[in-house]
Amino acid sequence: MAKTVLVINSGSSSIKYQLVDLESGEGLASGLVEKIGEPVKGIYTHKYNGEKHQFEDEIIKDHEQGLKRVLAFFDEYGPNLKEYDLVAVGHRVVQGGSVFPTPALVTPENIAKVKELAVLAPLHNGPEAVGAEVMTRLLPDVPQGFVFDSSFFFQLPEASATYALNKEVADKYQVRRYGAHGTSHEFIGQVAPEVAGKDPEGLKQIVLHIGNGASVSAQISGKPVETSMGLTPLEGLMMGSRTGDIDPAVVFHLIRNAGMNVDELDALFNKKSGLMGMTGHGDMREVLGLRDAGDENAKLAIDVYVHRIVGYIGNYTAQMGGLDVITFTAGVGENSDPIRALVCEKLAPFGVKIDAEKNATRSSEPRIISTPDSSVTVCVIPTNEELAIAQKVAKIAAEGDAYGNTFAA
Ligand SMILES: Nc1ncnc2c1ncn2[C@@H]1O[C@H](COP(=O)(O)OP(=O)(O)O)[C@@H](O)[C@H]1O
Ligand SMILES: CC(=O)OP(=O)(O)O
Ligand SMILES: [Mg+2]
Repeated sequence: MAKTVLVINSGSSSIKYQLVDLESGEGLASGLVEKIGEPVKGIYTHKYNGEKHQFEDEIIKDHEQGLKRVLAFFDEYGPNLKEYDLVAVGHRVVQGGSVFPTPALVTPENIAKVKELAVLAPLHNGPEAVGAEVMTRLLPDVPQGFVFDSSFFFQLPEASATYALNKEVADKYQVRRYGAHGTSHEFIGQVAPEVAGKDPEGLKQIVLHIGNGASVSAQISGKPVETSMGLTPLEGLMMGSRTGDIDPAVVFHLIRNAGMNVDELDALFNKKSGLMGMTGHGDMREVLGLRDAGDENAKLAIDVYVHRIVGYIGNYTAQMGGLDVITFTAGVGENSDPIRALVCEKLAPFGVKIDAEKNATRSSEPRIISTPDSSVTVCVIPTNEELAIAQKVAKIAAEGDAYGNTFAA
């Protein structure tokens, strides 16, 4: 029987899931539950065996209702979980703070700690803890584990992890840069040397994880030396609906002059800004379409988006004292050749050259898109956070976690 892990990525109003075959690394089945907790019909999409089953037939009041139905889909449309050796359920958690430098088994204590850390990742940690609670109730005999986005960046150099904030306040309220998307940055950092045909030892890489959430990391020999997300996943690049970097005085200004409160500002910066806030569309495909149709707001939004990415590449190249490989990954990075071209064009004065044909070729294979004489090897590599999570969780399910927990059904 093939060994599998069910990986769950719970968002505030959505759940993504994938059943991962540990030996082949393939996703055997996957799906998405959308519009949880909203006063409209929820949307379920379950994909298996080349078939897509989609339903929009009930209001989904909470994650429990959504996940129960997902388990029923496995019975009804396959694959039958009883025919696979389900060795674990893995839960993605964005913020592990200083508490979780490595993956952890799901226990009542660890669920409580993940919930406490929600103050540092308000959009993510709450729903992720709930997802783990619900799945533990639904599948009590299967070990479950948390894998944290922040763990990879636990080893960031102090100069990169520290804000120039009053030390007493920073220490008391755990204000530092934790980073996010670490599972993806670590995964790509390990795969890229092979794709680029370079020795990982001493290799200076920049990984651009640009999806709906977007972040950059700089890595030397696969160890993180910089990343753009900070205390929360709001800092750094411009994103689908988040501002990224902004002068914190904008907060004071809007409190004093627009009468906004904290929750309104949180929603403004996290949900109503970025591509969405500048153009009315959070999806890069639509923004590119609008730009091509002559929309000035869309043009400016893309200019800002690219400007930020190029700025980070310059900054991180200087911090590392050089650069060997740039890798584009996640929704925009993997699929959008116009964005890749715009970024690389700005790097042309530094000898970065991409092959226009290779860049425009659509493929889900990891590949090099730069020319042989480019000063930096530019790659496109699909990220696979689910596989990385599955492998990490299978390990702690079998061996116990680094905090002394072992699984007892
Ligand atoms: N062909 C494409 N061109 C441009 N952008 C794309 C394309 N395909 C997907 N995207 C972008 O990728 C985003 C989703 O990226 P993804 O990494 O799946 O995000 P997340 O995991 O944060 O939900 C979409 O919002 C869309 O903007
Ligand atoms: C941390 C983060 O931004 O995650 P996502 O890209 O899934 O929103
Ligand atoms: Mg993502």
